[in-house]
Amino acid sequence: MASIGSLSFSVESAVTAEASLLRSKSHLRRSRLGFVFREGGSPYRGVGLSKTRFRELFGGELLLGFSSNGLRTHCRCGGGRVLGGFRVRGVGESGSEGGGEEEVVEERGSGSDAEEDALQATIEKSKKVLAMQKDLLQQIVEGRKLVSSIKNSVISDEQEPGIINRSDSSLSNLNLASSSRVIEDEYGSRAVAETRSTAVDTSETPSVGLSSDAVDDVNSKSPSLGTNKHLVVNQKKPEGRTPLAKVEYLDLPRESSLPTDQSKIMPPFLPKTYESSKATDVRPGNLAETNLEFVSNDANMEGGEPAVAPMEENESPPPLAGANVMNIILVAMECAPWSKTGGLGDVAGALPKALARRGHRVMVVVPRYGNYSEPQDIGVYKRYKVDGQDMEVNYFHAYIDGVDFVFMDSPIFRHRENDIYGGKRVDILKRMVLFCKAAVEIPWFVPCGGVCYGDGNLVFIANDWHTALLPVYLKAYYRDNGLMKYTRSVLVIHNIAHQGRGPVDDFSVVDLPGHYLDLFKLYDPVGGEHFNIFAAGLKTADRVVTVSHGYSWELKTSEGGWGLHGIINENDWKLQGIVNGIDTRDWNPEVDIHLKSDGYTNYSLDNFKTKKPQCKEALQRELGLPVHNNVPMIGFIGRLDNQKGVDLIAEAIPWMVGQDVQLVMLGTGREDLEEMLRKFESQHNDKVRSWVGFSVKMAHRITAGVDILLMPSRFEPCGLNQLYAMIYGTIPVVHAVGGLRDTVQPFDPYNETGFGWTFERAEANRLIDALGNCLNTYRNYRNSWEGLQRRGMSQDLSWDNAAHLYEEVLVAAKYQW
Ligand SMILES: Nc1ncnc2c1ncn2[C@@H]1O[C@H](COP(=O)(O)OP(=O)(O)O[C@H]2O[C@H](CO)[C@@H](O)[C@H](O)[C@H]2O)[C@@H](O)[C@H]1O
Repeated sequence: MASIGSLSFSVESAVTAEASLLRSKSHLRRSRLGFVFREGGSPYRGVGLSKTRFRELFGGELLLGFSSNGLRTHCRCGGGRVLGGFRVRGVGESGSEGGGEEEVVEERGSGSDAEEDALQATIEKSKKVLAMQKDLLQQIVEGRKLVSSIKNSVISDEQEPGIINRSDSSLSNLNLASSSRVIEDEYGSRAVAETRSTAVDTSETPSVGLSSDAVDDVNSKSPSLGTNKHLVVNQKKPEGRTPLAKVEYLDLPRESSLPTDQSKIMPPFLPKTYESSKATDVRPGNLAETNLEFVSNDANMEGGEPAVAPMEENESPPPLAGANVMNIILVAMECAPWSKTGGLGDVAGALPKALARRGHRVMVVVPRYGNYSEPQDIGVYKRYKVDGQDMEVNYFHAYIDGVDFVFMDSPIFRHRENDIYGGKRVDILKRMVLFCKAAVEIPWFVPCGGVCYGDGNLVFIANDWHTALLPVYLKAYYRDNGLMKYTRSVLVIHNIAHQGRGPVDDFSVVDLPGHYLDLFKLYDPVGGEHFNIFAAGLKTADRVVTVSHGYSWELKTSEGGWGLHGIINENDWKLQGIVNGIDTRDWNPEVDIHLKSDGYTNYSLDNFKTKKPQCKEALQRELGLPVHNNVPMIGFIGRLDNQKGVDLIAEAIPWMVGQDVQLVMLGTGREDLEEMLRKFESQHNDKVRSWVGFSVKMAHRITAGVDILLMPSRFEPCGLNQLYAMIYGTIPVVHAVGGLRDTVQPFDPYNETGFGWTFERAEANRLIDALGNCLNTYRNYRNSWEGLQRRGMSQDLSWDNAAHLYEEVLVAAKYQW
């Protein structure tokens, strides 16, 4: 059973009723709702009720109404599913609740007398509470009538407008206050922005949520294995912030109850359930499964309707994801704008936002390499053993654009922002082990907006070999032990060339039961028998995505699979290619912040003919190149390694410098290639500029300023720079491989279609041919050139399409057994 959300609300000052929405895990076969009530701090745990039972107990419509002094707090299940002034989406669809109508769906320890008593007591108390609510509702309705009659009489007296104000202030017993008062306290401006008004009697502020003892300044330390005592994580009070939720983990299993070989590797806790006594996160898309959301009650207030009246008319449209809303945790070793070495950082920064826009509750977990300004310490501390060494992590959180960004802090991550994947092999491995071990537990330990994600309806998205251990840990530590049975993992391949290879002895570092070794062992002619983390992740993940269709095909070939093609072919059924999108706020010439100074300018489809040349001029000036608008400017941006085909550019340079062109290259990576770039600049100083280093600003400016972008990659899983180029009216010339083939449709001069030039083989003369044709069009066919630009700029390359496709994969994983 998973508690997938909870909501605390006050009925009157003495009684706190907490309704926790529980849902059967058997989503496919049945889906029912249950409630847990808590009074005065003694919870009646785990009572699950079917619709029928609910109806019997609470009235015909499964209507559970609470109201105190005008605070609209009521539950209604089925149909519109309104819960306590919150709308509940995606739960208890009348269709999905079908199946049998057993009275008790899931009841922890069901059948015991004590629990039966507790159930009865709960029911009795609930009835009392309901009666009180009814009374209060009646009072409110009468109060409203009185108020509106006063108001009417005042408004009719137009000579005394001031009375209207007096009359308004006379509403003090029923005035408008924020139904998210508590949230406002906890989240400051963020929550205030999301607050909507509802009728609350401010003379008696409801006591919602945590008591102050929940903010004890106590570090949450890992309970030792074997305890079955309650673990209470009282979060450290972060400075200057109102503390977040108190989270309880109940009934930890004893070590001895686990299979011997697995108990050794069990994580330091195994939560059976959790409660958050302050379920106050009301952000849209939050709590994917319960999806609680504040609803404006104004209309009902004005209309003098009873507080428990249905609120359908006020509901905002359902999430794009519809009934598929999920809790999603994306884990990656880099995430723009905080950390980025390449395209993975861009994806981790943008895909989650697109998923959140579809209504999912989305978290990104990434190491905290530096002292970032937005994320706040949430005071959760945990310890993990990595290769026999105790390592502590704690978490920072920022809620941005609908996404919970969670930063894992630990000494081994600190100050690595310029060397994320650097260091000795075993040290790198330890970082990945710590990150994945801790990340898989985050849904239990890290409350975002006061509520942990839990394991209900949860899917992890791991990225590349660095996080490929996460699906393995999820299986070994949890699913093999009957825990997190319904949590799924999807592994995304951004680049198969990096696999986390090492000697078989490395297995001892990853802390898994012996029989897991086979998952990691791989033999290939290059590495011989070795330890391969990507291999284990690919086998273990429920689904595998790669970042283009072309690459998903290439991965299955011996040339493209880099030794993993066998495993990929075996797991073909779970592999899907989804072309990356781009962050259209970050990469958009209309608003690009890097084009706002130094002579650069923003531009759009409407004015690019005059404004883009202005960017070109600014770039030429900034780089100290001769300012000639008619000289075609060619750019290259990328990691300097074998993948990106820099050597092909090197071979083509003698031809290029014989043309009337300018070439600017931005990159960092292999030292020999960096040196080569420097050499080109010094040899052809009037035509070539080499910017060796990592500069996001220059990447944007080059993309806007140049006419042509070269991408001669030997392989390219997706490639983002060609997408950015097209949106900036810059024409790509690319090797037709992987995602480049998928995204750059070759120019057809007869039909005036296509976006750029492609060449079929990674050879310098092919590159020269394609570039020659491109330059010819630039010089002699200006209308065709403009058409290419317009078509490129007009594309919808946003993440929204890709997010939709990811969602299909996540749903497929969810329903996979
Ligand atoms: N020196 C520099 N200064 C500033 N910015 C620089 C830079 N060098 C590169 N960048 C930026 O890093 C990103 C590179 O993205 P890519 O998709 O081209 O390549 P990468 O190979 O890293 O990603 C892998 O993952 C991505 C995401 O899935 C796939 O698209 C890709 O094919 C795969 O190889 C772009 O945003 C680019 O502007």
